[in-house]
Amino acid sequence: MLEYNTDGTYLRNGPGLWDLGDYGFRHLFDGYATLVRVSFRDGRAVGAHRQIESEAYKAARRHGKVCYREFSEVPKPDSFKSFVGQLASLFSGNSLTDNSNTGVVRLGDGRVLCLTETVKGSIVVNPDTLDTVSKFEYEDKLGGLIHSAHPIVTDTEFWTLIPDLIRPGYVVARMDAGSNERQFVGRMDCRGGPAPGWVHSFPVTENYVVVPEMPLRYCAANLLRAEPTPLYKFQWHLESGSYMHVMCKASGKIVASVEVPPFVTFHFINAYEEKDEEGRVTAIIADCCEHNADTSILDNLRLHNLRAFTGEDVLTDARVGRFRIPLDGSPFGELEAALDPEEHGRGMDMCSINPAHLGKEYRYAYACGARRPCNFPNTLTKIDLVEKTAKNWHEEGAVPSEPYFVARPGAVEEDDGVAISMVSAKDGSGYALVLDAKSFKEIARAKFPYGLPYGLHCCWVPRDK
Ligand SMILES: CC1=C(/C=C/C(C)=C\C=C\C(C)=C\C=C\C=C(C)\C=C\C=O)C(C)(C)CCC1
Ligand SMILES: [Fe+2]
Repeated sequence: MLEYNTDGTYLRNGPGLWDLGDYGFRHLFDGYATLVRVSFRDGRAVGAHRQIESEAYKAARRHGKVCYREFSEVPKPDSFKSFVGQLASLFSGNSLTDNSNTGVVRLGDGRVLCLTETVKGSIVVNPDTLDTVSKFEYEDKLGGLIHSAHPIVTDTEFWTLIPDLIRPGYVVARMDAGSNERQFVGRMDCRGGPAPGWVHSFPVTENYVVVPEMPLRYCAANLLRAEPTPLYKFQWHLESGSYMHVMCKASGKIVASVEVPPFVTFHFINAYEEKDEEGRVTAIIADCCEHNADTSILDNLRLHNLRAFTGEDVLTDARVGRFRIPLDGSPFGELEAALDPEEHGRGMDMCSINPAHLGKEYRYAYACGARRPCNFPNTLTKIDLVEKTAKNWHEEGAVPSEPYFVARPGAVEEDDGVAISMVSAKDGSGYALVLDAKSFKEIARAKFPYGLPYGLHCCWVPRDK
């Protein structure tokens, strides 16, 4: 039973269907979006799940084959004519998927949006019924085929990055809560490479947007290819350099652009403004789940590798990568591990924080870590960035998904609340797990009647909203 009186709905989105008939997909990120809901009310939990009815999913169901270009799976042209048609449709973006299988966010006006990395893959869902409601139509002229799958969402606004694949750079845009119109804030030109670096996510502070430019860069040619390359839609351009840019939210002006050591990250954890004794902002600190600049994490996440654990420790190392971006005009920034990666078993991804600390100095982060040997993150971990220690939860043979922090109503302390995760147990069953965010000990679990697929990202819809 939940003594936390934190009534509300936990939603988790993720790729959940990886086969069409006897055709099996290749990569974790290809799966058709499965939205899972666990509603907590008066100490009880009720679960539900549904597929998101994207055009890509409906077409796949109708034709029994992949009809849109997913992360690694692409339609197989059955004739030269259909190949030419696909080529033409790619330039318009029509053949890219709208399979919104990655994020789920609750906008400031209460609408719930499922997202992927294509702009067209923004889909409004009903958090109670899990119905697919409609496409989220952006009512502006900013365009863009691709955007960050993790917009920054608060009660009042929404920030996103739109990579420009034609003139390598990024557009920073914002939207008011209740609006569908993205507003241009500023543009950041890339400093290296033939294309923008992959921006699956990015961090903000109270006054700044941080735009990461990693050497894992989009590759338009790979977007066109019929067969995936080892780095899918991307190419590794170590020689092009790695950069962190900082834009002022209010003016859209670039206030810093520094070169940093090479990095590979999907998920930024948080960022904040470092201040001196007089309260002047001297630097931006930005934390991310950093994979030691090793792109083989993408290979780790191929379904064959995930389903064939041999007992060998194959999960590549990851850390809390902490950038320090000086605002004094220095040309270089720093990147170091924020704590000893052994504290969390050198596994680090799928993170959350207390949203009240978004963009502000913070102490705790919740993520998936590792107890080795393993081929995928198999623990939940609470990181203390002040003590530089971690508390870990583990169950033999279990695979937990992102631990999502929910504050206790009226909480003052940063870690006063719970962390909710969905766990696939060793015997194939599944359950929702509720950990006390302070002690990181189990409070409750709600067993599902059957196992559910792994999923990616979550959001919380309070009951009274
Ligand atoms: C990347 C592009 C596309 C698709 C992106 C999709 C569908 C999802 C990306 C999800 C990511 C980056 C998830 C990361 C998870 C990390 C884990 C589980 C780490 C574990 C190990 O530590 C499109 C939509 C095909 C468009 C082109 C670009
Ligand atoms: Fe993500």
